[in-house]
Amino acid sequence: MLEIIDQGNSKGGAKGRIWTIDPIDGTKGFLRGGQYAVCLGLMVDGDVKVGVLGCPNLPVDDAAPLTADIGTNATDEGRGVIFSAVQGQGATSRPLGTAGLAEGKSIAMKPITEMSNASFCESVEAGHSDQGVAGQIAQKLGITKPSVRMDSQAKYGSIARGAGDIYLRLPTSKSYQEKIWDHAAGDLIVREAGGQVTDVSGNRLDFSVGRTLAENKGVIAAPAAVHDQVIKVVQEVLGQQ
Ligand SMILES: Nc1ncnc2c1ncn2[C@@H]1O[C@H](COP(=O)(O)O)[C@@H](OP(=O)(O)O)[C@H]1O
Ligand SMILES: [Mg+2]
Repeated sequence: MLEIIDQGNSKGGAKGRIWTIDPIDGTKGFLRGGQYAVCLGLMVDGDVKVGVLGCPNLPVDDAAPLTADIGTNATDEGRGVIFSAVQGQGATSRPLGTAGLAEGKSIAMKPITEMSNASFCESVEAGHSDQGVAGQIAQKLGITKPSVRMDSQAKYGSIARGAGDIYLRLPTSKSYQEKIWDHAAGDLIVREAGGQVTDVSGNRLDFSVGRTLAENKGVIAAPAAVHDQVIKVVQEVLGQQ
C-alpha cells in the first residue's frame, strides 16, 4: 500500500497524462463536519480534460440556498453530490446517495444581473484567503450580503450549479503557491458550467508548470459575463494594499 502511495510522486508539468487526486480536500471542514470534497482531475499536456468532485455533505438539490451550514439538516437521501465535467462537454451534477449513483443532469452558473444581489463564496480558514480584502472588494462592487464561508472545492461545485455566485481566493502570503490538486477539477467544472476562472490578475490558472500553480496568485471564479468587472475591482483593491 505504501509503495502504491509513493507512486504519487509525479512532478506534474506540460507533458503527458497526469491525474491529480485530493482524497480529502478541505481537511478542516471534514474534521468539523462541514464541507469537504474528494477531488480528481485528469490533465493532458497541462490542460485539464476531466474533473470530478465528490461532495458528501452538500445537498443533492442544486437549488438549495447556499449557506455556511448547508447540508447539515439534510437526510441521507438528500445529501451527497458528484460534480463532473469533460472538456467541451459541459458540467453535470448527480446525487451520491446511499442507493448509489443516479443519473446526472446538466448544471450552469447563475447569471448575475445585479451585482448588489450577488454574494461571495470563500474559505472558512482566514489563512487560506484574505477575508478582509474580500470585504473591501464586496463593498466596491456594491455587494452587501455576507460571504458564504465553506471549506474545500465544494465552493467550485456550488457556484457551478448556480447555488452561489462568485468564488474568491485572495492570497494571504506572497510565498504560498496553490496546489494543482486543490483546483484542477473545480477549474474545469466551473468553466464548463459557463464560468471563467483566473488568478487575481485575470490570467487563466496554469496547470502545466508542476505540482503548484507557480505562475498564478489566488483564484477568482465568476460567471463569464461579469468576470472582467470583478477582476477590475480586485486589481483596484489589491493595488491599494
Ligand atoms: N496559506 C494557504 N493559502 C491558500 N491555501 C492553502 C494555504 N495553506 C493550505 N492551503 C490549502 O487550502 C486547502 C483547503 O482550501 P479551503 O480553504 O478552500 O478549504 C488545503 O487543502 P487540504 O484541506 O486538502 O489540505 C490546502 O492545500
Ligand atoms: Mg486540498
